[in-house]
Amino acid sequence: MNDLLDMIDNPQQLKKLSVVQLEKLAGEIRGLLVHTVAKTGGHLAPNLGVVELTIALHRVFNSPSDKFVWDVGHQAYVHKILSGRREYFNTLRQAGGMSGFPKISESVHDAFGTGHSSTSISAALGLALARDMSGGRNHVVAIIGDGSLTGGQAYEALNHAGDLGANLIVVLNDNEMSIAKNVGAMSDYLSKLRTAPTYNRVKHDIEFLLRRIPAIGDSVAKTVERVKDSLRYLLVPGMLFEELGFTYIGPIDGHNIELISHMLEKAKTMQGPVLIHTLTQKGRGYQPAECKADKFHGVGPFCIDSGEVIKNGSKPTYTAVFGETLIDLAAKDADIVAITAAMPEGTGLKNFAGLYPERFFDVGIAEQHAVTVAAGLAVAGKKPVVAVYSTFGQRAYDQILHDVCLQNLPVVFALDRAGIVGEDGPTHHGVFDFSYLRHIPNLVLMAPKDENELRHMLHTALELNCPAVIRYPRGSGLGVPLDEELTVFHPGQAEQLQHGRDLVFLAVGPMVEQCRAAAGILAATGIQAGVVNARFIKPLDERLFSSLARETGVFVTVEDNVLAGGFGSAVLEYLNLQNCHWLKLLRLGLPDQFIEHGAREQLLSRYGLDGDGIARQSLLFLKQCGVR
Ligand SMILES: Cc1ncc(C[n+]2csc(CCOP(=O)(O)OP(=O)(O)O)c2C)c(N)n1
Ligand SMILES: CC(=O)[C@@H](O)[C@H](O)COP(=O)(O)O
Ligand SMILES: [Mg+2]
Repeated sequence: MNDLLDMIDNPQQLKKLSVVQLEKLAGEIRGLLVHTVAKTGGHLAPNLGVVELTIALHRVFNSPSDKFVWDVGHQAYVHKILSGRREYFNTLRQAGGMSGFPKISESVHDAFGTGHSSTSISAALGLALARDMSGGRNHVVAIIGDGSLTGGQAYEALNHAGDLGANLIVVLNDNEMSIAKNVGAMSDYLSKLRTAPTYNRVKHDIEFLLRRIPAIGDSVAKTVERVKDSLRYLLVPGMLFEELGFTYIGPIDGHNIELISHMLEKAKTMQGPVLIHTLTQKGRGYQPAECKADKFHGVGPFCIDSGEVIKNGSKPTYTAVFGETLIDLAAKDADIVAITAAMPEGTGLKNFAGLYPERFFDVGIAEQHAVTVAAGLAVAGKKPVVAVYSTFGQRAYDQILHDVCLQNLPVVFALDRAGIVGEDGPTHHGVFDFSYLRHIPNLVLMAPKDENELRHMLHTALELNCPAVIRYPRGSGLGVPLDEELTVFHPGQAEQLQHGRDLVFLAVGPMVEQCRAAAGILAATGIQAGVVNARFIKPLDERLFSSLARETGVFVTVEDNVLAGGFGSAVLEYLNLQNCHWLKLLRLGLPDQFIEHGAREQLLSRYGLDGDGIARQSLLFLKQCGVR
């Protein structure tokens, strides 16, 4: 029974509650979070950690006129629950239901859409500048985690905001965790602040004492000034932020509603940018998530009593096969090094990191830096493998082009979570990678049809001595044997899996299996469809495609990428160059729109990219062409 929570239909109602009631409310919210995410899956630990912080924010500020910008946005469930969406919370991340991230189109209380990290301070600054230009008086608050503070854009924003002196509040939610343990020198700095004397009162006491040190002569005075500065850095918490132009408040207990409220009230009255450093515990209040905050960062459906994730199937994931293959290859080649941008577990590099700590680099949430570091390593003779999610690779487009490909450096990119990822939705689908990579000179671009082919492709990529990308989907492979000896594929060489008189499917990655299913369905109607596993998106198997074009005259390209600039476009461009005007070509893939969230199979079916959909559209095409 959620006595208090059931009464909160908008944030105003929360303001009537006493602190004791708000603490009870926090417990009720935690119950709702655990019971809902146990069914839907989602970002449990980050949200359990910000319950009190979110309550305090809604208590002190007036959303939607005051604006909250949640960095990444994976921790915005409590905000959603408190801002009129409690009743839909059970639809979290389901097709047609509530998004797992803030979305302007979902609620007026979502001031800015997020999903990718380290954007909140920039967006909040934009909102604050617009407010000032139009004479508004509302408050703007960015809420950013310590992990997200490892991303370069956050510093660009601090730099700009501090310089402008804009009225802006940044709440730093420091739980000492990114998805895994947070890394980097900034993380060390925050640790020092954690143990430093608290509050501004101490800061002011120290400043007062320093001012009383007398100045004696010019050079002595300079020395004294330097000593004062060193002392200040040593003793005053948050000096780095202060030097950037922010007033630093903290560190404070991020689970003490009264204290946070007090500090937020204080920040409201201050001029210029303010940073409030709160200390929170990721996963707080649900013991399995407190113990394994990384596992419960983003979790599938689980059993509440045991904390065990409900498994579906025992086939190995692409991620796991990638990680194991890299370990095997690294055992034979000491030049292989691996780089992750804060996702050692998600990209399958955790075991590699354990075995080869000196050959493993977690750069923090810094994809651009990851790529250029890899370029540097490659120039010096190492064989770097950069493992990132396809969607986060978008961040590093220029580094891939300018730092790696322009210099034709042998950097391997393992792009995980390519294609439709499912419940994370439009911010996370990896459906643009063919399009953002295919046009870059020197780059070889591959997609495996199954997890075994991923092994061969990783081996191939490391042998090619040029920039190479392998992109593969989220989740389980097909369960094929993995004991084949590794071979090096000839760049561009496709695999003809099945001959067909009436049409040929040219498919990439996981679409190969769907095309096989489609060919089976078509066979039942008397249509013979060939299936080609393209393997390479760049270069293409021009010889094979030319000869098949002459043989059958009908191609259907199938990809889990947007059609614009994708694999089908590459085939079309090639056929156009060859002047194959007689050829009938149907391109299947994702439309020119952002794909919503929902289960992967559901979305593939909705966009006609499962066996049934491919067969149906191919049949229609044959009819339209007058072939059937
Ligand atoms: C550009 C980008 N890279 C990687 C990610 C994946 N990611 C999501 S949350 C997260 C960790 C964020 O840590 P923090 O900001 O401290 O939030 P916490 O989960 O600890 O509350 C990462 C790496 C992302 N969303 N965006
Ligand atoms: C918020 C975020 O960007 C990550 O937590 C992401 O949701 C992880 O996705 P996977 O579950 O596919 O690893
Ligand atoms: Mg954190």
